[in-house]
Amino acid sequence: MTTTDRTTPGQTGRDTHAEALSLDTAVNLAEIEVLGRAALDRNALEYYASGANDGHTLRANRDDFARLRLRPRMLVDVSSVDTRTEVLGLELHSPIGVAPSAFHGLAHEQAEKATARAAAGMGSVMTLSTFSNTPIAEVGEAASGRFWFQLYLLSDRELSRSVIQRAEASGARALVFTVDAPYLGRREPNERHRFALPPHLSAPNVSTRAELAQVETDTGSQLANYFANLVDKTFTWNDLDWLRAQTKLPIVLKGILTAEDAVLAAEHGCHIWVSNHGGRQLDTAVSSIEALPEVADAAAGRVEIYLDGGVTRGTDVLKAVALGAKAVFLGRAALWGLAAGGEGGVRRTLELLQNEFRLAMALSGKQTVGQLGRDLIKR
Ligand SMILES: Cc1cc2nc3c(=O)[nH]c(=O)nc-3n(C[C@H](O)[C@H](O)[C@H](O)COP(=O)(O)O)c2cc1C
Ligand SMILES: O=C(O)C(=O)c1ccccc1
Repeated sequence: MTTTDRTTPGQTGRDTHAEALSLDTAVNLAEIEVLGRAALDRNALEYYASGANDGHTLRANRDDFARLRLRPRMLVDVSSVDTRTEVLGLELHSPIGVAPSAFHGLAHEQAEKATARAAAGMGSVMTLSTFSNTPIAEVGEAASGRFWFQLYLLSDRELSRSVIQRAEASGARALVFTVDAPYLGRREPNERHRFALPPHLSAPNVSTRAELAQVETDTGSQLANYFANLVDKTFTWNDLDWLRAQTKLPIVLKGILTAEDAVLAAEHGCHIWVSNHGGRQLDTAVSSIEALPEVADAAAGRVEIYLDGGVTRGTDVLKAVALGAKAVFLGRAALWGLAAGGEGGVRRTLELLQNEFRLAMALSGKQTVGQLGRDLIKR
């Protein structure tokens, strides 16, 4: 099902009047998704769009946002609304960043550099995946300091160390350690059609093209095979001291979904990124927005909390911030923008969402992000 299927006929007018859709005329992220999908081949589209198994968590991320009801306040002077916030001391135009995703080269020739320029230009922040198609240093330059680095810990600790050092040297402001993927979830379309990275792309931060080619004799998704060969599955809470010793950067644990793990994260001095990996890992895991309140309670203000999963509307951003997130991050939405128009596509995506968020604040009677709290959400 595509997102347009959900759009009420007559709501956008485009179905009935057959207006040409373009980045300039797109009025929401769903329309950019249509453009982005159309620009991709089957291999890339299935990689971007798929969730694990039956896609229950993938859908729940969106549905649970839509289900929450707002309690707006009236007769507040909203002639000026300030959407700014800070993440780890970095000022953002609004609480919206870009989540890490592998292989931006599948979407656009300028790959991660286009995403980085867009995020920087919009006063946002980009999280660069370990599995980017562009070396860290080049993205760091394009991001003008507005980037975090996402780490997959590799079985090869020396290689992990060298990746962390390159991220630091390239100006990353945080290390986002992904903890929900000791193995990749089973995205069945990629198994069926044997997802493979096209020969012109590689993962220069962690391996050579020759290493990538070696997995191409295996069965099933080449990605899952490649990933299984590289990533450390033994790492536990006890090993976090090792990671801490490798870097001065703040550490964010990405993939936390429970109060229990939130307590552990805070005790280890790590910030928390609530995520189920866009429904791509453990299917039927709790949706991100449903997990957020218990995580926020458990962290009890000791560390910063972020969220990703299903964010496509300004009201989604509003709800996540009201329930305790300092910022939200866009996974697929940024990829659709990138596929639809490179840097300009990601810029347009961020601009539309920033504007929606500002309007949602105003219509809720909120002048500053600091005024967003749980009283905004119907219990
Ligand atoms: C195509 C794709 C690739 C991804 N690659 C990574 C990755 O390399 N590292 C990571 O931590 N998360 C990765 N993710 C997960 C995202 O960071 C994020 O958690 C998720 O996409 C958020 O959900 P959303 O797509 O609904 O916004 C990926 C997601 C997608 C869709
Ligand atoms: O596809 C993913 O979700 C993902 O996180 C990933 C990252 C690098 C290689 C393979 C998968």
